Amino acid sequence: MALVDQEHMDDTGLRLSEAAPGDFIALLKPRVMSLVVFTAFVGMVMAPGVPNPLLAIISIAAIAVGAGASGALNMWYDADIDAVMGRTARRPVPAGRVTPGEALGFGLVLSAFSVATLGLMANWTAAALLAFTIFFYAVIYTMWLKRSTSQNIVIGGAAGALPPVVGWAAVTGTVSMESLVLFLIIFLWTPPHFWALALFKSGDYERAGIPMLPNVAGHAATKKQIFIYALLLAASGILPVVAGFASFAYGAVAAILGGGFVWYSWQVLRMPESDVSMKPAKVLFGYSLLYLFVLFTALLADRLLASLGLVS
Ligand code: HEM
Ligand SMILES: CC(C)=CCC/C(C)=C/CC/C(C)=C/COP(=O)(O)OP(=O)(O)O
Repeated sequence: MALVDQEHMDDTGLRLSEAAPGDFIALLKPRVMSLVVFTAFVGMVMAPGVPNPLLAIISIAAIAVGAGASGALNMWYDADIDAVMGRTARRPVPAGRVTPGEALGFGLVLSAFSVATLGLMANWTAAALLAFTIFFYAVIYTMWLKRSTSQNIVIGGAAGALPPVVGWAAVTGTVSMESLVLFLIIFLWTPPHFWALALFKSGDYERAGIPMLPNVAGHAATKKQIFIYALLLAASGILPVVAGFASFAYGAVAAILGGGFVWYSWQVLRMPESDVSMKPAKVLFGYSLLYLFVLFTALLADRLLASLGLVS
């Protein structure tokens, strides 16, 4: 209905919408991508060497634009399923405020712009990694895995884990063991982050016919998987200390945060099938966001304190 009301034809007969600027901002998935960009920023700061501040700002802006562009491509392709899920039905494309062509064009132009900017201003290794990340999320995850396998999040999570690797490469031009440790942490974090949400939104995914783990393997199996990933994640949080690029003070913060993750995942595991409120799953989803933000902030603080000689 909205599609018919708000669209008109231009002189060439092309369909145009009357989208507000806010609709194009929404296509960038700004809330999700803010944490993604923060992890890329931490990757940059952790890298050896002091980048030129202007280059650092341009690089992080290019990564932010690339992340947003991948979100726009995801929303262009997913408009059909977003339309039938309560959580996503009011997004600009399914609600008819932005046409599919506009979303696709916006995503493609911003993708090309972000990759070219990073390549020209930082280096082409970082640009290639950014292009790969956009491709992995928009094509491999969105167009293929999401609709075809319940392991979609596990494999597709690689895209969300790459930003710190891109950030590190923007400074050094290389991929290192340290940046791969940051990759591993986010890679192991993604399944419990997403499955906690998928548990209390499984009705949405059922309606859309998307094979998310709770819909395919059931809630009990998903809760077990969440708990296993929580254990692996808690252990991986300590790896920066083991690998020698973070202090014991960071290690203590990571251990407490990891303990919290395991505790809240345990509450999800113990949640009875009859608990329709799904409160423990909602709490775990919220905690997952806090966990990643605080863990990466701890890495940042650790690097700052180390540069002042306050931790080693
Ligand atoms: C393939 C990997 C991932 C999947 C499938 C996934 C899925 C989701 C979904 C479905 C939501 C709810 C979105 C909404 O309705 O707004 C969400 C929220 C969120 N995700 Fe993820 N996520 C993934 C990776 C990541 C990564 C890597 C980060 C950051 C490093 C992240 C950060 C967030 C944040 C900050 C929110 C809360 C957004 C809000 O409050 O609106 N996600 N995620
Ligand atoms: C630098 C760069 C390109 C970063 C991209 C990082 C990335 C892959 C983030 C994943 C974010 C996300 C919301 C995934 C959910 O997709 P979904 O389609 O399952 O969720 P939806 O139903 O909310 O659309």
